[in-house]
Amino acid sequence: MTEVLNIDNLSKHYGSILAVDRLSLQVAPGSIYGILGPNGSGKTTTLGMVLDVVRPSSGTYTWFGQHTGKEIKRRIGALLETPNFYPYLTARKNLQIVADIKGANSKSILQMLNMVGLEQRKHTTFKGFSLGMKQRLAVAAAMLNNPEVLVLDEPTNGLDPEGIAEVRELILKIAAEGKTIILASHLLDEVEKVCTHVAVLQRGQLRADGRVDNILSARDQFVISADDIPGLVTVLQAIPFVESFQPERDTVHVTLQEGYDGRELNRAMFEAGITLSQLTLHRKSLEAQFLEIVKNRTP
Ligand SMILES: Nc1ncnc2c1ncn2[C@@H]1O[C@H](COP(=O)(O)OP(=O)(O)OP(=O)(O)O)[C@@H](O)[C@H]1O
Repeated sequence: MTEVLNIDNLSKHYGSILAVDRLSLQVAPGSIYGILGPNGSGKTTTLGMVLDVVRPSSGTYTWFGQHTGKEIKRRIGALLETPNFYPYLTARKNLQIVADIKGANSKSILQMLNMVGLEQRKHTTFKGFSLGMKQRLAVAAAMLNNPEVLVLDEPTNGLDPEGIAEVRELILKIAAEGKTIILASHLLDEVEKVCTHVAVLQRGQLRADGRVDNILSARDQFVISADDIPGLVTVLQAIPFVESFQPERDTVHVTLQEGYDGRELNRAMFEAGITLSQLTLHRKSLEAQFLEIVKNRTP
């Protein structure tokens, strides 16, 4: 299956600043791919390069297995910044102008207004819209050509909680129609709620990538305890699927390798002659896991 986007060793220097550093990643069709990183980590620059508005210093990328060209661009809808619509024109008229520029079919205007939930507000002027509605109109504009992939940069920035929820719902709805979505975000929570896949960027470098559930949620900690803590620690050192552990006062925090769970830990302890007096699953906050990814891979 051809990837929607394949980025190969892409770098961008702005003078002495290395904004993106040998980035490689692949976006599979139908995924909602989050590019997650703190401010300044190179997300916007990466999107700018693959959308052909920022020139890469080195490296390459392909869309649908091909180098970019007019035909390829038609298959991509993008929203890099809040677009400027005409404040005194209605939603419908604003979309008509975009459709004319893009050469999109006028019929798709009403379809897109419907998709973003603004069909009842098509005669409202843009200035009368809430920020969330403005953002949804922008998504409608990006989708006018019925692209196969939609690229969004921080799509919920500046929105109130209701607007955030509406835009996230809209992203899921568009993905459910079979579109691929690529979105940059500095919000861990957003990526976890919306995305199927994630690439974590820090200072322009890829720190981790893969399915969101593998990258952000799999590494839970177990808190265990027994009467004989030194004995417990000795056994932990010998269990091959224990990735790491941290003795606290009366407990030990244990991280297991992927694919292992508490039952296996309990069984291994029992077989080694240790009876656990406590075994609890301690779900790490996503934030803690994100910080760990970023911390552990810092050169
Ligand atoms: N046009 C530019 N000229 C010089 N430096 C730039 C330019 N654009 C970005 N940078 C620098 O490149 C680095 C990456 O910026 P970029 O905007 O890509 O990151 P980001 O992750 O999208 O952050 P943010 O969410 O704050 O936009 C930063 O150090 C930034 O200051």
